[in-house]
Amino acid sequence: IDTIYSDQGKVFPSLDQSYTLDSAEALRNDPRVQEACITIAAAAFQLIATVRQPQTSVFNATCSYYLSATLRVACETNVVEVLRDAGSAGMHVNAIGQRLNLNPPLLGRILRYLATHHIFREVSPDVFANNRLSSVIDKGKSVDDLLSTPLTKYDMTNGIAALVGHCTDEDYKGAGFLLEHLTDPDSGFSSEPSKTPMLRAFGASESSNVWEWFESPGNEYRFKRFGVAMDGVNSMQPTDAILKGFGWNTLPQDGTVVDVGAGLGVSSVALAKAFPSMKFVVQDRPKVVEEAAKYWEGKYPEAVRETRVTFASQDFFDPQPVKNPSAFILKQIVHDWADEYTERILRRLREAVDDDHQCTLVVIDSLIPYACRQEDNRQLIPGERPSSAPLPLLPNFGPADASPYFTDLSMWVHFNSQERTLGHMERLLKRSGWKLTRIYPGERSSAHLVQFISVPL
Ligand SMILES: C[S@@+](CC[C@H](N)C(=O)[O-])C[C@H]1O[C@@H](n2cnc3c(N)ncnc32)[C@H](O)[C@@H]1O
Repeated sequence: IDTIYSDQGKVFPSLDQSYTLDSAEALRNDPRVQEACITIAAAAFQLIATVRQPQTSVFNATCSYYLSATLRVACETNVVEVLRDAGSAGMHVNAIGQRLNLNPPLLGRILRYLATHHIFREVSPDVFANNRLSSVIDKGKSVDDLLSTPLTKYDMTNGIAALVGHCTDEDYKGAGFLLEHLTDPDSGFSSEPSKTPMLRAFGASESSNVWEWFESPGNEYRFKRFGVAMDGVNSMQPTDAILKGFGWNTLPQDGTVVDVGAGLGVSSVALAKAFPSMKFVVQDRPKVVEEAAKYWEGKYPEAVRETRVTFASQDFFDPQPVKNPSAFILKQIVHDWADEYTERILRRLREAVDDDHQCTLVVIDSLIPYACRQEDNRQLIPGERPSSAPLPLLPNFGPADASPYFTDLSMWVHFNSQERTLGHMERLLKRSGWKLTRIYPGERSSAHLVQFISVPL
């Protein structure tokens, strides 16, 4: 890392300074720097687990809920933005409390706990400043704006703070009910999206799924925040990530691609621009499709005018009306559904393809690696990358690379669904009439979204 940084005349960003997207930060995306950083972090985690008294490690893990709880306070009360105005000298907790109308001794304990975990800095006794980690949840608005519009404070923000707000609230509370969910035979063996730890936590057993609960009266603030948080998640992936993997140029250039459960159809916009003769069908629920049409009107009006893109309200559990397209895209859909439901979605697509027609199914989702090494003589799926973590590290880099596992548990908490291992995905596709032919693992920086390519069995 030092060599790469000094070759470019840059200094690696300091933990004490606020996060800024400058050229030193951008250099962290160099694959060599990324690989070194993740290896160092994995080694540090493994060393801690090795050298620390086991009781201490387990008790630290046990109490890690206090990190979520204190981060929630810091994010929701706008402490980060008050400290942004204070600069690197920081601010006494009495002054922070006065600005936010909060009890200073209580707030001080929260900030000290976070500073002990390298989120904020205690500059001198009871004086706190932002650092590289805390500044990531800066909403980018003035404190006056945030205090005067509490219900819409996340609107027009980059989504990271909204994501922290959502995860440390709905997701966190749902996570507290994993055991009850698992050991209750009514939910522990169920595939139903109505039986989720989160709905249990909020006493919302009458809701048929989490979406319905979000839209119910009283949840307006959470619903809005969730929308911004999802934008934040999407913005972590480059919009043209879809182009980096499957060879779309191998499809007939005048063929049709159906984006199933497309949302706004962000991936299809990138494809439509790159392949100007292909046609696209954007399918989703009625209200979403209306939004998608407006989105395309802004992003790529020519495609709408030339009817290269059409919008269809289509339930993916119903028979698929577009027969024999060149490709189907299912991006971040199957992780929302338990196996039984996912099979139904996949079968509907298979039923729309004749046996002798060449159609490619591109499923895009996270991939769950095992936490152990697998046999070296195993037949790999083409494109599958064996772990690059050097021994004696865990092959999946342990907590240094845990985001697929967070998403997996979060899918359980929200939807009673999951992210999947490669073998699981392959079996699921096979049971639904598809053969997994290869995968394209995402780059580390694209939060591990993987393209799973299949053809009719
Ligand atoms: C996580 S989003 C993914 C959106 C898009 N594929 C993307 O990656 O940006 C899941 C999408 O599934 C849609 N959806 C949920 N249930 C559906 C159903 N029964 N039929 C069609 N779409 C559905 C939602 O409206 C939402 O747009």
